[in-house]
Amino acid sequence: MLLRVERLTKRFGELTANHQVDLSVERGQIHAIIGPNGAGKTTFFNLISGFYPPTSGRILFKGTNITGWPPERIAKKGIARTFQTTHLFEEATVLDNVIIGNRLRTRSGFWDVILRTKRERREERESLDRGREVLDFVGLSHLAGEPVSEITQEQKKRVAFALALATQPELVLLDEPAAGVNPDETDGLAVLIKKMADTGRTVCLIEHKTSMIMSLADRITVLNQGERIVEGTPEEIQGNPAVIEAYLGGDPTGDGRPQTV
Ligand SMILES: Nc1ncnc2c1ncn2[C@@H]1O[C@H](COP(=O)(O)OP(=O)(O)OP(=O)(O)O)[C@@H](O)[C@H]1O
Repeated sequence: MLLRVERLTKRFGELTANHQVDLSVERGQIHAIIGPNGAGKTTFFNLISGFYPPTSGRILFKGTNITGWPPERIAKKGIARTFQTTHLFEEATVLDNVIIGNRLRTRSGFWDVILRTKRERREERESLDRGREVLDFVGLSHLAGEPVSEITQEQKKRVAFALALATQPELVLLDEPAAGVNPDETDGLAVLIKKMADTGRTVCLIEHKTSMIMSLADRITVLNQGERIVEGTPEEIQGNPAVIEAYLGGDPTGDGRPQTV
């Protein structure tokens, strides 16, 4: 088992965002986390990637207890996460985003990056090759020199993937990779996610686009109000009464969230 999460709990004051959540992700699989708005999905990713310390519970990665480790140590151990495309530097080129963004997330030396010390310049040269490699992987080599402000939302999503892949992770956490893109672009991103898994990465993703999840995921975990309510294959999840109840009991206004599961 690549990732094993045991009874993970996160409280923000009175609010319990995650309550005793268990999850196991097998190497090479695509594991989706779904659930209504506010179910605790993003919090769960923030705990695994070290952005928040859990209130209780354990996170084991490759058999090592990484609970409470800081984000850059977890990144070095082999877990990467994508950020919202709003975290990209709009005026910088696609390639510079991959290089600089990667360094900001894997090192604590913010000022090294900003002041471009000698050591930083040497390491930046080393990461240039890797940046080019991951841009090729996500299909953006032809846009390497383009400012991010000039590319489409779908291409920005690919830059976010490239950023995560640049740290050479074994496990990639994707938070709503297909939010805000059209159906054709969603299909293209699904192909890319499949390619990540086929080339040896393990993928854990949060996504509201149900049809994408059903065709892509090997396993699905459903969270509701901070708790894991069901886990299984897409076939097992589809039509599960507890899952339907969770969605119907949530936001009934239909804001693009799944209507059928
Ligand atoms: N830093 C924080 N401080 C206080 N409360 C928080 C914090 N982060 C999340 N929460 C709360 O925890 C709960 C779970 O939020 P979270 O963002 O994890 O849900 P989600 O399933 O990702 O929702 P969505 O699908 O809407 O993105 C919410 O009630 C949210 O307001």
